[in-house]
Amino acid sequence: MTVCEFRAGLEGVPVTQSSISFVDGQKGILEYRGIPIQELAEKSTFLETAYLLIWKELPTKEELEAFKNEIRYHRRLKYRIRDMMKCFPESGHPMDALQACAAALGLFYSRRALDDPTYIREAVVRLLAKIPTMVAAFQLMRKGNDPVQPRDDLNYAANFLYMLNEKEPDPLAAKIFEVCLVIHAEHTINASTFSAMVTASTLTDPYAVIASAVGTLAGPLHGGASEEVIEMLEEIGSVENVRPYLDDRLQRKARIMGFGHRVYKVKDPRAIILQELAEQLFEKFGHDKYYDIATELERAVEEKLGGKGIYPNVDFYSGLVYRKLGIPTDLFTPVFAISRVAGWLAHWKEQLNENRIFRPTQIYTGLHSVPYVSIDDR
Ligand SMILES: CC(=O)SCCNC(=O)CCNC(=O)[C@H](O)C(C)(C)COP(=O)(O)OP(=O)(O)OC[C@H]1O[C@@H](n2cnc3c(N)ncnc32)[C@H](O)[C@@H]1OP(=O)(O)O
Ligand SMILES: O=C([O-])CC(=O)C(=O)O
Repeated sequence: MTVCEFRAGLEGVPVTQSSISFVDGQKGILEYRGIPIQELAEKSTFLETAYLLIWKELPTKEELEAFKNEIRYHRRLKYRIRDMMKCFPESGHPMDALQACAAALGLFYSRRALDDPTYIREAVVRLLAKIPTMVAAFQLMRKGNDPVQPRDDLNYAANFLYMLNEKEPDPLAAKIFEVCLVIHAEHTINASTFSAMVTASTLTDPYAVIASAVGTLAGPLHGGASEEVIEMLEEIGSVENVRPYLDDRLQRKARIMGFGHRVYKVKDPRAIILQELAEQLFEKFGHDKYYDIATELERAVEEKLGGKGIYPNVDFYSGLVYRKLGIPTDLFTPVFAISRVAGWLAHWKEQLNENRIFRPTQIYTGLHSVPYVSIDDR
């Protein structure tokens, strides 16, 4: 066995072979199953993209219809899950609520029949169908309202906005949200996907796999950055304050949220799409002054850090889009999770095909043969 050098954060270390997605971080290319992200953003829908990621090929009309029907049928939550959510503190973060609810699904459906394609399909359908309902239900319940039941006549994206905002969304808003779901669905071996794969490799149930990935996505260095970006733009407050703010942060060696990426050394192709979506929304629903702060910040960061390959990542413009869609700041990461479930499930399924438990090694830096000192002598 070859002994490899230690690489902090596993930078550049391949941990699997995968055909799900591809990123070229120098050229700013992202493909799902070989299809460029721009093409999927323009032509596909979230459920079609999820099908592509999980079952390797674009579905036929009949396959897509059957898949959509199954999802529609499973959107409702069990009343016991709703009752459990009622006990959550309203001040708790919705990602924690989502993680708990995703794990709780395992109480109802766990059989671990991982070699049974029917079990796999049912788990995929349940998770894709129920996670948006959980996010919307928690949002309404923490406001003291009853959750809104899903509507069968609305598609996946429109139905989520309807359940969240308690009114049918404008068609442009629904279309833009659909594109957001498509472009957030998958991104090679990011931290939450790796977490899903490690959990999957123990052959536990898919609800534990997704719960583990949700917990990982929540962190501010990963999906949680989108929430911090909006807080940062609010803190900056004006275009004039962008450069003094940036200089101060850089002097303190603090991170600029929504910038930088382990793989991309150019602007993230999804940030380019999200910026266009934000502009479309502003044209129809009115401008957001924080967008001007964001574009000025992008210019200033590029001047100071572009040479190090630090550009906007996917989390930089997403919050500005979500705000216009009526999504509160602390739901940005749960909304990311709604979409990323597709990628996590694709990796779960791929992992099961050639499974070997993840069990890396370490370089021990501690002591040896240390005598035990009794408590009275310490
Ligand atoms: C969906 C997603 O997960 S997208 C990423 C969302 N996360 C964020 O936006 C948080 C801000 N960004 C970051 O913290 C990082 O860029 C990460 C976590 C995304 C990637 O981290 P890594 O690949 O480990 O990069 P690393 O931390 O080694 O940084 C490399 C260099 O770039 C600098 N750098 C990286 N990101 C930033 C940033 N956002 N602001 C300022 N400097 C940065 C580092 O200080 C470091 O500089 P140095 O070499 O002079 O010490
Ligand atoms: O790939 C990464 O490390 C983070 C990211 O952009 C994503 O998960 O979408």
